[in-house]
Amino acid sequence: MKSKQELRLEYKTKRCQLSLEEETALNEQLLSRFTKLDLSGVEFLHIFIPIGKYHEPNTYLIINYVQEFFPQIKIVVSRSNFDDYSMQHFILDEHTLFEMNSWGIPEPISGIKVASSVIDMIIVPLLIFDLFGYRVGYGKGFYDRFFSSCKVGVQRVGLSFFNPIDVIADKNEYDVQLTKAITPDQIYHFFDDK
Ligand SMILES: Nc1nc2c(c(=O)[nH]1)N(C=O)[C@@H](CNc1ccc(C(=O)N[C@@H](CCC(=O)O)C(=O)O)cc1)CN2
Ligand SMILES: Nc1ncnc2c1ncn2[C@@H]1O[C@H](COP(=O)(O)OP(=O)(O)OP(=O)(O)O)[C@@H](O)[C@H]1O
Repeated sequence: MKSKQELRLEYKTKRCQLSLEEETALNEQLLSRFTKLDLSGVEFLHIFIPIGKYHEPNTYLIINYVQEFFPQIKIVVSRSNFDDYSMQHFILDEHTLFEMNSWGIPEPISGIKVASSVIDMIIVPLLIFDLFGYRVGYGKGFYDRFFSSCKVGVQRVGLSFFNPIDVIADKNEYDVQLTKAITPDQIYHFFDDK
């Protein structure tokens, strides 16, 4: 069993080793899997803007798809506060302006704020996840804090280029399981998934 620390290093490296062709193909497969999700009942969809230098999944493909085929869904993006590891949420629309923060994350700098309690589905960044739906992120706990402020039943959908490992060795009391995870090969459904 590997620790979060070991897995972070391993999967950061694996992502950086993908060729451009491999990454492009994996991103297209992720989009194709995403289109199989049931989005009925989703009014507010939270999504992350990819950090280019870390080769995160290209969520712009998903954003474009949702904007085209589900124009009624409001897409929500966040600013991160690295002082208290909280996030502030904004509706993404044609007026949203982005600015690169000092961590290389493009973030909205203005717009309509929304409370985390209205969000129905969250597309979750991760480095790797396990067969129980636990995830390893960059290790600041942003998403675990965010999840704990959301409504019960919020869908937490991980996006991963890689298949899950069996089990993450060191979980903590704050870790919140994903309800689903999308990989290029399949969609995983976890414990409380409907
Ligand atoms: N696209 C995206 N946005 C996101 C996240 C994410 O994983 N992906 N986050 C998910 O939580 C939060 C930001 N979390 C982050 C945490 C640490 C670092 C970072 O650069 N950490 C290292 C340096 C990089 C390295 O380890 O090589 C550091 O602490 O120095 C960046 C983002 C909120 N927004
Ligand atoms: N709701 C919370 N309240 C207080 N501390 C928290 C909360 N959630 C997580 N933490 C703390 O944040 C730290 C990072 O957590 P963890 O290692 O699970 O990060 P991660 O899930 O890999 O990262 P991220 O969520 O940023 O992608 C841990 O020390 C954890 O105790």
